[in-house]
Amino acid sequence: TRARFSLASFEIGRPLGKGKFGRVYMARTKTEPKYIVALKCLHKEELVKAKVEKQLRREIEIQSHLAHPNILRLHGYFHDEKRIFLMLEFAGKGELYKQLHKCHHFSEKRSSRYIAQMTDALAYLHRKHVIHRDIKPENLLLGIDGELKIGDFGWSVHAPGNRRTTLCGTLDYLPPEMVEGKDHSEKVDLWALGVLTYEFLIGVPPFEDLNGYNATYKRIARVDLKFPTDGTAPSPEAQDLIKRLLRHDPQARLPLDQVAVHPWITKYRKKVSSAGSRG
Ligand SMILES: CC[C@@H](NC(=O)c1cc2[nH]nc(NC(=O)c3ccc(N4CCN(C)CC4)cc3)c2s1)c1ccccc1
Repeated sequence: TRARFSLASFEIGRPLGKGKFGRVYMARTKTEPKYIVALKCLHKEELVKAKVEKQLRREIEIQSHLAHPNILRLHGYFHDEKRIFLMLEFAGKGELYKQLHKCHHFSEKRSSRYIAQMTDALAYLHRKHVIHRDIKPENLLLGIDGELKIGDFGWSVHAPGNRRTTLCGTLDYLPPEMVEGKDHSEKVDLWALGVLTYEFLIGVPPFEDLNGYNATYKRIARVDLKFPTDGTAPSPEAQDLIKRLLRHDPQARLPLDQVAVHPWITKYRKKVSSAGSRG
């Protein structure tokens, strides 16, 4: 029997952040056991106006059935006449993109460990034939131990997908097959993993073009990938992994099980102390 929650079940804490259609607050259940959650409050009126209620229903359906350390848990949801409330896992170190902007780019070690966690999470999603389709720093959170958590499944679908809703926001993370409106598969997340690796290491996405949407579109379609030549280029191993993911042909992109054993990933994987292996 599923526990029934309502707004009255919670003490609402400080606002944590905001996104499209609403805000997210820290919240705690009033009765034992006192759960801390991130309560995301979305306004029904805005969802209907933007015609995204079906997308939200899909987000809830998909995310509530996922359980992985690098994927933000959706514990459940409830609604009143004006709002829908999602009871999300609280990620104690906040939004990853704010840290990326603060330190401009991440070190090779920090980037490699985040990409290893992303690879584990994506392998879990793809085993369930779920494509995320919106992997970007703005949708990533950090748990209390600094572990990466994929949030915001607003664009996820069961494979194969063919987008009907008009794309809005940045093209930067979209692969050629999506900007060209073609059918797409889980391989779109491999492309996004390559874009994410590049942005972690360099601080900007690879095909960003300040001349705007069409210029970015062209650079994606041509896979116009360039690394800095001012001495800030990533290591050869990092460049190798990025080049193996940013392939125009979705079938040519490095599969996740090979990303997991790529030298740039294994080089920085957390060492388990010898005691650990005996313990
Ligand atoms: C990414 C936007 C999206 N957000 C979520 O879904 C979100 C879900 C979710 N779970 N936990 C969160 N944690 C935080 O937002 C957070 C922020 C700052 C924190 N710190 C500040 C610095 N300090 C030094 C340490 C603690 C800690 C936690 C968020 S955000 C969204 C989308 C639509 C509507 C609202 C929110």
